[in-house]
Amino acid sequence: MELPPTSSPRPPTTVRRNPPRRAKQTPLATAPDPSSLSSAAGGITPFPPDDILQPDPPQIPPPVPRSPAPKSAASSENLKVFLRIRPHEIVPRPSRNPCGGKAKARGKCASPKGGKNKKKSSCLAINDSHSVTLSAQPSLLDSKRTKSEVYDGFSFVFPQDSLQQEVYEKVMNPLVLDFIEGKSALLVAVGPSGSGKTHTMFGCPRDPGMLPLALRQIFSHATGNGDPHSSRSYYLSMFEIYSERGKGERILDLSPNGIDLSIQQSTIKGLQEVMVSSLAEAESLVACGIRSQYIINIRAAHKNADDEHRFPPNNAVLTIADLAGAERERKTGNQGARLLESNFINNTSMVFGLCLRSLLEHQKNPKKPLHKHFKNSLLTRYLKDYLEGKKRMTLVDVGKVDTDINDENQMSKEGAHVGVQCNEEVYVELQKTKRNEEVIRNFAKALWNVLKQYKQKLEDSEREAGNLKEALRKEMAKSMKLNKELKELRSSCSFHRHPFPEEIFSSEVDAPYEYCAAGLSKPLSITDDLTNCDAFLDDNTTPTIGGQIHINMPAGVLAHEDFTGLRDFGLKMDSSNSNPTETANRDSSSSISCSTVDDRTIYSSPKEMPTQQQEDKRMPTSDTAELSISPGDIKKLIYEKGKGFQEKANRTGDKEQLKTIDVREISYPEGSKEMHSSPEIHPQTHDPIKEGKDIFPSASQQLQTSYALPVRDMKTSNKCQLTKNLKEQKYGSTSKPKVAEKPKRRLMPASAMLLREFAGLDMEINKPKVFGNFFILM
Ligand SMILES: Nc1ncnc2c1ncn2[C@@H]1O[C@H](COP(=O)(O)OP(=O)(O)OP(=O)(O)O)[C@@H](O)[C@H]1O
Repeated sequence: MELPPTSSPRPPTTVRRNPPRRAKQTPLATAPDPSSLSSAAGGITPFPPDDILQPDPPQIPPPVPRSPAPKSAASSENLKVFLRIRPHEIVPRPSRNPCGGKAKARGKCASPKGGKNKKKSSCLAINDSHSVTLSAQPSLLDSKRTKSEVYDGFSFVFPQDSLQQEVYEKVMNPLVLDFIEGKSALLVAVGPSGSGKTHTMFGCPRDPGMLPLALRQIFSHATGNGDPHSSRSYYLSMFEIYSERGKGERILDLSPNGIDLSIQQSTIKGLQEVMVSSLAEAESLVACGIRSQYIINIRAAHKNADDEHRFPPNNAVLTIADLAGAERERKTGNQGARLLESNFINNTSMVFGLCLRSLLEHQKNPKKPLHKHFKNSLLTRYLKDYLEGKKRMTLVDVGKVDTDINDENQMSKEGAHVGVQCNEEVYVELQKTKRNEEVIRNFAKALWNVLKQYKQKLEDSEREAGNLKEALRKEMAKSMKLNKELKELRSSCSFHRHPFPEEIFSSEVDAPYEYCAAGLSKPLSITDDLTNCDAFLDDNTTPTIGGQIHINMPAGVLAHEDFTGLRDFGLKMDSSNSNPTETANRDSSSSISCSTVDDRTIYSSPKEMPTQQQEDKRMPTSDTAELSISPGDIKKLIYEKGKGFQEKANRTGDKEQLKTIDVREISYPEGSKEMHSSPEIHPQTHDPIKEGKDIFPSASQQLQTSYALPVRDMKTSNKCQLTKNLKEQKYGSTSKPKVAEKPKRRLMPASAMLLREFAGLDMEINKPKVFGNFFILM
């Protein structure tokens, strides 16, 4: 694996302890009931138990077959696997095997020992430079347990007679060149015990292996004058990973005076780096530190800080690892501590082999994720960057082709195998673990999806609640504003005797009719007098003939300066009856406020409703009346006591003089007693005007009287019948008056009567009704 030179300082050596093997609680024990989840919230996707519980078991690649890599891509592979086949028989041949049979390095496990009498023969045949065939011995061909297998995809296969230099040229030299150029690289030797790993990696003085040859090449570059490499320093560190009595992994610093290293948060602390300035120093240091399963790091750095600017940064590390070989217990006969160590080595080799297999598959198909084998071994964690392809890695797979013809298993399990010897129990256990991981992963995905949907739903609900709150707040503000306006209107309205809209509605009075009939949208107030009266008298308003509005004004209104504007429109005010004292005397209670619409009286509140006696005493005390008879051509008749009615010119500015109407025959009651004692009037048969009788009957008389009035003026001559039964509708009881039907408009009786007198029309006039100081008819 080749990486560009890094400018960052050398990263700390990071390792990771084996994860605790305590059994975890199965996800099913803590998982919520899927049905309850799905039913609890609509629209939430139900839990997919099938997907969770029946995942496809992760297929851990079987330990034996190797997936071949395409030959064409071999040169571009970051991870390369070479196979070197150990000679069938080690014979001291000075020319080909300078080392001869070497003594085993200390600390290494015992290599299998074949029986002296056992006949050995090669069972590994090289097909080409990238594949080999492992076959059974002829004596074992009949056995069902043996079969021939082809292993393909090697970067290169070195035959038995290959020399160290040949191996170096193809395997190590490219890595050293990369290292010199600033790229990190790793060379690992794996294989069964006795397969020649140490021989390949370290060699002997007469036939040096990869490490000494690499050191020579590195320091030969460092001595060149003017070469940027000569300005570098090299630091060498070594450590061994081992297991003491099978109790976990430990790390021993192999440098002089090295000690056991501590691992803090997955980081090796205290690993010494020895600066080596020459090949001799480096070889001496390495020779002292050789152990089983050792790892050597060679780091390059610039000698001077200035060189960091002159030359490319160089913090490359070349790592050379010689791993202990897997062993077969039955062959070694190990026991006790040796057996535990052997198991540790086998386990490490197995995990490391699985990691390599994952990397190879990932390299072949990058979309395929890497298996998580790396966490299972300190060694694999240390080599994680290389194993994951972040750095260049070359694997020397040393094959042991010596086959004991009496041991058929050895043929199938060892030899050209990648050094991974996976015993079946561990393999099955690994399969279970992988499946559990898959179940947990699927459960977590499903739970995550459900939680996401719940979260989305919660956010939607919160948003909706927020909108509702906002709408409620606006409505409340609007309501408060309307209430405030209402209060202001109440406080400013001079016509307080008029019922306010809500009072009208509450008393089932058709208030809009009342105001619209007058062309008004609301009760008149002092400040609105002129405006509203404009609307009232505006020709465009076209009020309906016969509609009427009674405006009860307090005494102060008449004194209001704006009120003088009303006079311009021909309104006549009766100042004589605007005296509140007189009103109070007449009504016995000045607090009674009322206004009339047509022939009905609306009280502002039930408690203010007068008693029948009070009602009877309410006298039309005004000696001034005004009548508007035509909406299009508003004419007003003004009645003044003693002068009779006059027709006033319309407001368009007609200078026509008022025409005096002789109403001397009208007898106007002067007091309540006269009103009380006045005879009943039957409008259909009596003509009070002609008879000189009271044209203002008492309220009791009004209640029993029906009126039929022509409601059009002389132009239209239309008539409008208005029949009332006020007693039933209004005064049938002392309770709050109710208006059962929309009031119909008609002219006031007195005015109509006068109209008939004035226009000569047949008009039955029965009921003048004046309950205020002032009123306007239209
Ligand atoms: N290619 C080879 N040519 C000549 N001799 C070899 C070769 N490979 C290995 N040997 C010899 O085989 C013996 C065992 O080799 P080696 O110690 O290197 O095996 P190993 O894989 O390192 O074993 P272990 O894992 O137990 O350390 C040594 O004496 C070594 O000299």
